[in-house]
Amino acid sequence: MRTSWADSVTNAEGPEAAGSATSGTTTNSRPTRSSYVPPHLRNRPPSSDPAPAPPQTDSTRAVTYSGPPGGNRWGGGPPSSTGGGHTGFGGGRGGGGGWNNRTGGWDRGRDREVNPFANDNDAITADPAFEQENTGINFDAYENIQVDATGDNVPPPVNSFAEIDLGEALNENIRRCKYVKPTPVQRHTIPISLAGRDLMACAQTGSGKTAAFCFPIISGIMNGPVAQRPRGARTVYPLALILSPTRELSVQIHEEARKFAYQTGVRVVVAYGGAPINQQLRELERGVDILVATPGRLVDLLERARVSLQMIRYLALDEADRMLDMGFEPQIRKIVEQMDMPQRGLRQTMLFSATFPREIQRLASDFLSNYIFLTVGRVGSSTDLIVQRVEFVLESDKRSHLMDLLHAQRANGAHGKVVSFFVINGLHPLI
Ligand SMILES: Nc1ncnc2c1ncn2[C@@H]1O[C@H](COP(=O)(O)OP(=O)(O)OP(=O)(O)O)[C@@H](O)[C@H]1O
Repeated sequence: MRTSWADSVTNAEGPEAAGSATSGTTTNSRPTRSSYVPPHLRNRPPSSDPAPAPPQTDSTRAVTYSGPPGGNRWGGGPPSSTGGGHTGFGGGRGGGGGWNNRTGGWDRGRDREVNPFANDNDAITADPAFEQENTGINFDAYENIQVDATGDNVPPPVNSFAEIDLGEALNENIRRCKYVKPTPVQRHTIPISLAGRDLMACAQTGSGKTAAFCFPIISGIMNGPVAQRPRGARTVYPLALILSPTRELSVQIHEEARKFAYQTGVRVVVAYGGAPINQQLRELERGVDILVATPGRLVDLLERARVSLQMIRYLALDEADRMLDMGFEPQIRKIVEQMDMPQRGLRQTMLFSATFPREIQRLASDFLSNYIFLTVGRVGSSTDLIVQRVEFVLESDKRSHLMDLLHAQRANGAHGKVVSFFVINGLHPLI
């Protein structure tokens, strides 16, 4: 069983917008259509909703790609903390997959964003174990973890979220998530990604990878150029793709990413196999900026021409070694190399894996361009913060045994989130 403990950090140092970590060269160019609604104006509560087609001002200017070096390759510098200078994607105004149109995006009149933090608040008040702050990460133990970064011109790590200006909306969501300081993988990954660099990162599960790749993606989408998405019947054109091996992990990433993207106007959609496709198609038709997907289901969507990858700017592969173990290499190669995704170098790619066997090394050299190699902790190990124990119990005793373990843990003073996977005679998970 894997367990982890709530983080013990208590001194909140509220993250605030401060100095910029990137300095992308930007060129102003105004979007040509008046229906564009910048991400920071989408999704406002009804009382403060502006007119659907705000006039273009300098604060809603588009930023065109000027390429690395010197910041994110999509050219967007970080937004100012006041919200001024926000740019964003209003793409898809004609075809599916965009905002503010009949089939795609959030029609701000009828489709308001559900607050992804609503249940968190219930959980916090209902369960004293969650009173401290998020999360399953024990920062004290993480403080001294060895991190190595190799490659050309590696951007220096940051020690706090305040050192990176991710923009007011994202900072607010970091506060809502109760993240006080970045984990080691976040400290290194976020500046590397904001600088527009490709990344191969070896980091264990539970190290905070999700935020590490989501923050730069969301920030990049908010600050990058306006996406001129093609008009296409029912095809949607996401700007970022996050591939993950399983339905469970995809759902988990989607839930986290929705929190990080809350009220930024960046829309996150998930698609995974083993579930009916129709609901997922409907979600896609309402607009998608970031698509979280399992490889098999994504190939299906691509073959049906319901998703096009031609506008992809960010590609993240999470738990790449596990995807290969599960036999997904052909699908992954098809998605990345044989469909319409921009070539490496024209997109930004982040590859995460707990281990670094030869197959992953091959993927890295095929998918990444002039990348930075990051190792967090001992490659291939599980994190020292996770206790692994195998217990053999009778099928009929599963539930009571689990309850005993949980009570014993609580009696020992260990409060925190516990995820238990019970598997007996095949796949019969209890939780
Ligand atoms: N900086 C942070 N401060 C506090 N909590 C954090 C921070 N970053 C992540 N967390 C929390 O730590 C937990 C583990 O993070 P996360 O799921 O991102 O790890 P992961 O490495 O992606 O794991 P997995 O491989 O299972 O996806 C989550 O509950 C997440 O909300």
